[in-house]
Amino acid sequence: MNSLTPLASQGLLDKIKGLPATSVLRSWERCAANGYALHADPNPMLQADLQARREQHARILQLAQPEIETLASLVASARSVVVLADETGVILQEAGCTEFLRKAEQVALQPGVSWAESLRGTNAIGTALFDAAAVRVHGEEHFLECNRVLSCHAAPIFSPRGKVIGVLDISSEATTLHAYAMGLAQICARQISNRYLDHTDARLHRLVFQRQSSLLDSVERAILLLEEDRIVGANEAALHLLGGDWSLLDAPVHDWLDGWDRMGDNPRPLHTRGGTALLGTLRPGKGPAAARPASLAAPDGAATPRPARARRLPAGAPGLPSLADDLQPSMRHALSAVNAGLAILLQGETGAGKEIFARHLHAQSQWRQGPFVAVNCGALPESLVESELFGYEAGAFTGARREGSRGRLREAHGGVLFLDEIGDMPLLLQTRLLRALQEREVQPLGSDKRIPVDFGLVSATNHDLSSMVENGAFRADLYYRLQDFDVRLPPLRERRRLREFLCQEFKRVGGADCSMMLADSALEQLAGYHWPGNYRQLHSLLRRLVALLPPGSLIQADDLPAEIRPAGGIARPAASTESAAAGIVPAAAAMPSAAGVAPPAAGIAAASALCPTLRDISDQTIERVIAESSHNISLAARKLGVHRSTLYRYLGRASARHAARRPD
Ligand SMILES: Nc1ncnc2c1ncn2[C@@H]1O[C@H](COP(=O)(O)OP(=O)(O)OP(=O)(O)O)[C@@H](O)[C@H]1O
Repeated sequence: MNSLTPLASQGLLDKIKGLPATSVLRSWERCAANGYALHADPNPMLQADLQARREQHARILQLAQPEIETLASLVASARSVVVLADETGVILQEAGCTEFLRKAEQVALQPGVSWAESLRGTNAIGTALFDAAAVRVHGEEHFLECNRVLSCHAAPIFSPRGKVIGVLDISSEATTLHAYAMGLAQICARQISNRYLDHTDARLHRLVFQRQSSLLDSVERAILLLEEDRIVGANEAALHLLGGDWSLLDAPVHDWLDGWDRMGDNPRPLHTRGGTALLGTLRPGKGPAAARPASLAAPDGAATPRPARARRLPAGAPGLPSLADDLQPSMRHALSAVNAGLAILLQGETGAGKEIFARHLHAQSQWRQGPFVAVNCGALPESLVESELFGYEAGAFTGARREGSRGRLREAHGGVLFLDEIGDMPLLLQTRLLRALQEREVQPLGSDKRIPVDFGLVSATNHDLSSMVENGAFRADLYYRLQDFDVRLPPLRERRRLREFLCQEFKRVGGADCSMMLADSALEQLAGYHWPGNYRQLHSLLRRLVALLPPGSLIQADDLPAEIRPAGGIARPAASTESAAAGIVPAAAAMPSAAGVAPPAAGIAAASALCPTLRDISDQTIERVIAESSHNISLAARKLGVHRSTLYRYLGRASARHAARRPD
């Protein structure tokens, strides 16, 4: 161990003292005042110890992987490296320019070495950890002389409760100052912190807000995690916009924001207590959120939770996809109708969201405390429809359950009965159903008792019931009984702001988790397709894309299945304003949005110029892993975390692309 006294750098301290107070200056003063025993030449920890440490920090390593991989390729060409350190300053991972990695080792900038300020003096990793803030430490600003060959830019990564859980750093030689590096490190650290929030307990509600709607999808989006109406997690952007600090955790959200309880899936206005106008969305948590979720039970040993308050989330149906804005007026009218005892008939193509609409209706209606009982009238064998709907007495027929059955109409008592595919109900049964609905009584099979029932009635069909009535395939009296109030669910292709919705759904089904994006060309095709299977077909396709393409892909039109693409190739349009607003970027700008961050002006432009497409990065990563696996495809697929057949398919497509690019 080589210990240096701070006095060795007294001259520089004097020089720096003339400058305005900065985190570097304050760090120098700490180094001078505290008599740290500094290590100029520390030994890295043993491989086994480093491995154990990496295992302990598996979470942050996993959260940071997309950024480390993207940055490694990006900064390598600028002879730089990207470094991930844990909350104590120990370097867990380093990647980038191979030549500079070797040089960095000479000053112990390598995995298994701690760069805590108390061990290595003023340096970007240690000082960012100390201040919990981003910092650049360039050349001579390093306290230890040996480290002055470095130019380092570090930004802290936060847990949802404000604890610094690590640092992301971009380092290079001090002979060049990379103006873009500070902004890039900050953006990526924020992206990782946001990913931590996104992956925290799905039962919590997520309130996302910003000054403009175009920023709601950007890395600068402010996020609050809510348990009931209490703030249990946040990011730095939220603290900044609210003008608060981490002490806002565990406070009721209405102490900070007005109008938060009117939020839904589409951006709506809200205000800070200081009157700043914002736009926000609210994604309700999935499942019961009454109990404080274990994952946020003061994980950092932070504040003791206060008991949950009685105020509940705004009306809606947590866990259900939200309805298009255009459907809100129909929903309001249907609600009044069902609450007034009228029967609702939903008509629309298959997969257009009739059941989802019915569930929303139930969740907001006067019947919401009761059950939602769905009966698929088309799927029941004719011989069973009657017993299924009306129930039966014990021993009513051979094969009947000994204890009898209440039947679906009685089960729906106090709630909503949803008769799906009503157009497929056999004619004979239509008569019995009509009687039960008119009299609001059911008579179970084998019984002479009539039992009163009361429920909200919603039916759905993708047939044209009125022409069925004309053809005699559906009883006119039942038709009029079912359609006191008629709602037509428009097909997906008619949805307004379809491109924006497609991006949002792609993220929701897993695209965001895998850092995948839809390129403008793909979006163009998806928005122009006629979607006969509507939402159901869309989700199946989006899930397939996420499952089959490698993480990090920028999905192009030619990645889409043949049925989506028109014959004769694709014209590739320029990025439109709408797609930009929806978070879609053309390949050349496939880096996180820099909006709102304050890196040096040249930073992002420089980053974009250096930035390869995500597809190039995927190709390079896959090729590297295959080479490292000695061309054993099964092994490479295991390392990449995809199925072997996926990798073969990917290789097939990649070689077709290469062949197409090759000049004749
Ligand atoms: N507004 C929406 N946003 C996102 N997803 C939706 C929306 N509406 C429906 N979906 C999804 O589409 C799928 C089909 O929806 P749903 O079952 O409500 O359609 P349907 O019209 O009842 O279909 P069918 O007539 O075939 O029974 C479901 O997986 C549902 O989650």
